[in-house]
Amino acid sequence: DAYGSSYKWSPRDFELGSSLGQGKFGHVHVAREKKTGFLVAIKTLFKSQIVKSKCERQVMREIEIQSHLKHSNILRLLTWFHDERRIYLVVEFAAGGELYKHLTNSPQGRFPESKAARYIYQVADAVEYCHQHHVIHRDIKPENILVAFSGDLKLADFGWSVHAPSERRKTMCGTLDYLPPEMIKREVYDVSVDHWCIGVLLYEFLVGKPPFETEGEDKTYARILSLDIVYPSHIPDGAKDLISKLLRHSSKDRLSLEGVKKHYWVQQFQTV
Ligand SMILES: Nc1ncnc(NCCc2cnc(NC(=O)Nc3cccc(C(F)(F)F)c3)s2)c1Br
Repeated sequence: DAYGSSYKWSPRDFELGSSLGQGKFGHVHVAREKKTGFLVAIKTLFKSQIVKSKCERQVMREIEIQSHLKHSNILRLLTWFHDERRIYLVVEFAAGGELYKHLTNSPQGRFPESKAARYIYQVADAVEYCHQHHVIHRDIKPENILVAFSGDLKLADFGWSVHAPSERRKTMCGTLDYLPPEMIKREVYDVSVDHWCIGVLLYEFLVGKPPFETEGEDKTYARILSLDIVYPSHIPDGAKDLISKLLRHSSKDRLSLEGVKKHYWVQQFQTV
């Protein structure tokens, strides 16, 4: 059929809609595929910007990685194409937008237990799937998670993912709050960096801010390296137990993703 893998997609196949966000490397628009009316999101990356930041290999790795990941909680890369100045990533449109906006707009700026438990189950399931495909996401945080029309989460932005194990240097752009100790100390690391991030993410879901947040980079580093966590009194014991099993210095002591999904605090909120 016309949409077989040999079809050459181009910007002319799409009607561009409103902007969904602005990034350092380009912007994202919702777009409608002309023949089917299908809504997608198109991330435009400027080649000049990519080349300047020496990220060409990263883009190619993202396309290679994300085009093979097929999971209901991972934002699908549907196709990609380029012209002389830009690379276009065509991804599924997540009509609920960015998860961190849902978090900041929630009453008290945090999710109720039931929502946090359902969300962390979906993130653990998506990340377990990545690990089974030897992919470390490395950048799990609310900013990189989208919400589908259905309310299900979609893990996105594999711009920083790598094949496991790896010690590729990661420029410290963006928040440090999610960095695990082994990445701060620039040691070789493995898939369990994602386990750490899931612990930070669950804390942020329930508290409204990440556990080690402080002004100043080195203070944040110090709190991460000393595992200086304060649990507000409203955090349920089950959630504290789960977070404490993920935020472990030694990566081999962190709870498995299977263990996260089966944890009693998570299980009690899983509806059918
Ligand atoms: N409602 C929505 N529905 C669907 N999508 C939305 N936003 C796009 C989410 C993304 C999916 N994939 C992405 N990938 C990259 O950004 N890659 C990226 C970025 C910088 C540098 C690099 C690299 F050059 F370093 F590789 C690679 S962003 C929204 Br809002």
